[in-house]
Amino acid sequence: MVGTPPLTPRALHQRLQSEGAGGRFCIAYSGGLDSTVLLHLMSTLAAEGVLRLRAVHVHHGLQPAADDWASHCVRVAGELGVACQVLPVAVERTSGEGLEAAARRARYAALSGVLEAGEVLLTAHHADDQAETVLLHLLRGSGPRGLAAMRGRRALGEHLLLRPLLPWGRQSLCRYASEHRLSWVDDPTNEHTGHDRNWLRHTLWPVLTARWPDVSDRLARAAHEQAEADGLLQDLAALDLARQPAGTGLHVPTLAALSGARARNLVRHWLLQSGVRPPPRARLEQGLMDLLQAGPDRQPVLSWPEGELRRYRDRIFRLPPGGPARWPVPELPWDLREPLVIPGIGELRLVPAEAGIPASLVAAAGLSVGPRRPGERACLDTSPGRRPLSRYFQEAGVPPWQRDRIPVLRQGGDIVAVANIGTERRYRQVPGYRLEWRDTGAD
Ligand SMILES: Nc1ncnc2c1ncn2[C@@H]1O[C@H](COP(=O)(O)OP(=O)(O)OP(=O)(O)O)[C@@H](O)[C@H]1O
Repeated sequence: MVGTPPLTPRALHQRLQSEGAGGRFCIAYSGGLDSTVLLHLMSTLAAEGVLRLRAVHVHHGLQPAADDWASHCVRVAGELGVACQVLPVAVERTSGEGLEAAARRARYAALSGVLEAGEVLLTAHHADDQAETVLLHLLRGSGPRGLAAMRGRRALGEHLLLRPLLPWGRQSLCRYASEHRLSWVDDPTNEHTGHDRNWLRHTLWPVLTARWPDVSDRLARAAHEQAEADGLLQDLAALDLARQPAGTGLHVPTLAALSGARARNLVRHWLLQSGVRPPPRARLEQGLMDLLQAGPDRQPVLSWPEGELRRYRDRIFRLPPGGPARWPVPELPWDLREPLVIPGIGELRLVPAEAGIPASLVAAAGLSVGPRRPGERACLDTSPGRRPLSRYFQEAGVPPWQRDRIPVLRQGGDIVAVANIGTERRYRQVPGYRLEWRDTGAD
């Protein structure tokens, strides 16, 4: 790129320092040219004592040569004085997302799983990878977030991922590799022009560079502009989110008062915040309109492979794909002494209340929690008779999909209390305790 210094260990070190990275790094080392160059540069810095370094090679087991690549990586890293861990992963071939995407997902999950606290992961993406990504996203019809392409830094779970070679192009890396007589492995699938990225690299790229030799720079500038625009859109979404009235989910009237584009921007931001990839544009446009315009008697759902949005009354909730998980077993023993965590469902604890469960029940025998049972009735408020639990849920505004998840406390089969709703009259005492329930399957 214009103004980029020659590729040297010093220039790389400056770049890492400008990112504020600490002194411990782990290289995602495929054995290909790009990560071999990165490994060599970094090993020079490690040998000078400037930083600490190790490498990890992910063994996808997808190609006949995979074992040889792993041995090659361990040997080359060892010659450079760097320990290299080989991580075997099982790639899900039937996930429907395509083999390449499944391999990538497995790779990043494995890499983030082995990082130690404070260690920064480095990948060897460079300026030409970036330019290809911009073009691929453009041809996919992406908006500013996609066209911003790869960021120099991003979060990887609890850790940090840096791409320190982004300012340098493929030519610089090739020059470095030949000057230092590096050896690397070539993945034969990189030649398959059936893959969009390879077709772009081998067929379109020579045509583009013949006409515009600085095409990588131009596309990097475009990506930078898009990243800035995307940042502004996120600022706007954060402002709109802060204006939402308190409560779970999104408040429909406040959302509906925004323009369509601004409401979609807010929903996208809200989903990304919880790590969910938003639906494709057309799906979101139509689906959000349905959610906002539904009559009070309807409960529309917008579903896509990564999640679901459901409306109930004046709120929109986000749920995992296929809806929330079901209770793991019909009843769980619980003696009330410690908070109870039910994985994928929620967390239950006992908190002091004006009136409620008597202290004498804490640690009593025969207590258990489970979901409601068909036709169950109880007296959970001041009204005289026993009423169906569904009536209490309706009155409390509990969305239908949460009703089979709210824990019911029983002793020997009799209802003692229903979390977040109330305590059965026969058990109620002043003062007492109530059951506080936080559903972790939707918000
Ligand atoms: N098998 C592997 N083991 C460790 N690191 C790898 C492996 N494959 C790729 N990487 C890392 O990921 C970088 C990008 O590799 P590549 O371009 O093949 O992946 P991609 O899937 O196109 O990119 P991305 O992973 O960002 O989506 C490499 O430079 C290397 O740092």
